[in-house]
Amino acid sequence: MAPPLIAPSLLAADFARLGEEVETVAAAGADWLHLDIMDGHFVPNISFGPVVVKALRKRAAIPFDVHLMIAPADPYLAAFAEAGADWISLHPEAGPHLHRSLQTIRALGKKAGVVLNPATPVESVAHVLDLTDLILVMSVNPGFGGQSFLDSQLPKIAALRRMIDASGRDIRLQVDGGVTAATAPRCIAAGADVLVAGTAVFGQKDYAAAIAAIRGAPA
Ligand SMILES: O=C(CO)[C@H](O)[C@H](O)COP(=O)(O)O
Ligand SMILES: [Fe+2]
Repeated sequence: MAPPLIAPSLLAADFARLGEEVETVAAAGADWLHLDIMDGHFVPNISFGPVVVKALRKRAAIPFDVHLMIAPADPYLAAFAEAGADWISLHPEAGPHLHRSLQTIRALGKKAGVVLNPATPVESVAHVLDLTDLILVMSVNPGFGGQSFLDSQLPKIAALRRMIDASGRDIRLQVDGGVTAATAPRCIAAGADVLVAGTAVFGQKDYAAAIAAIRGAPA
């Protein structure tokens, strides 16, 4: 089995030095950069918007993985695409027409993702797999970094792995929240192939060693 891709979450970076942080984590071996967009409405926290994504886009060549925690999301999809997002993921609860939102992301030429909150069932994505490039399982309640991994989400990851494999489609299975070198092996065993980690990368001194530890490879 190929090692998982690691997508460090910028939420845990030093916001006073964001450009430098992006360059450093890309050079340290990050496969993707995860960018958490929070509106203080869909989740009880505010982060940053497309202007910041666009400014950071120049600082690294790795794919930008934008996790939208905003509602409504539809009016902002084009802005994030234009800002340089490669992957755009949204929650089914962020709008009335998930199918249409995914169509919009694909029409913008971007990869489309569906994010499942801890209480959101796998059935929410079952009928839009043809428009889905990535399924993200939240292993914490969205809104904040540094929370503890919810083991209750492991059976969901395994169920989605079975669903994806049965579909025969090329869909990434990502996990976000409380992922560390200790919890990553359980995510990988359940079938995840992209791991988001904020605190476990940006909270460490040596980003390369932290990424390698989560990936399961020696630094
Ligand atoms: O979507 C998120 C929170 O809503 C973040 O991506 C997530 O919390 C990453 O932080 P950590 O690895 O520290 O848990
Ligand atoms: Fe996230």
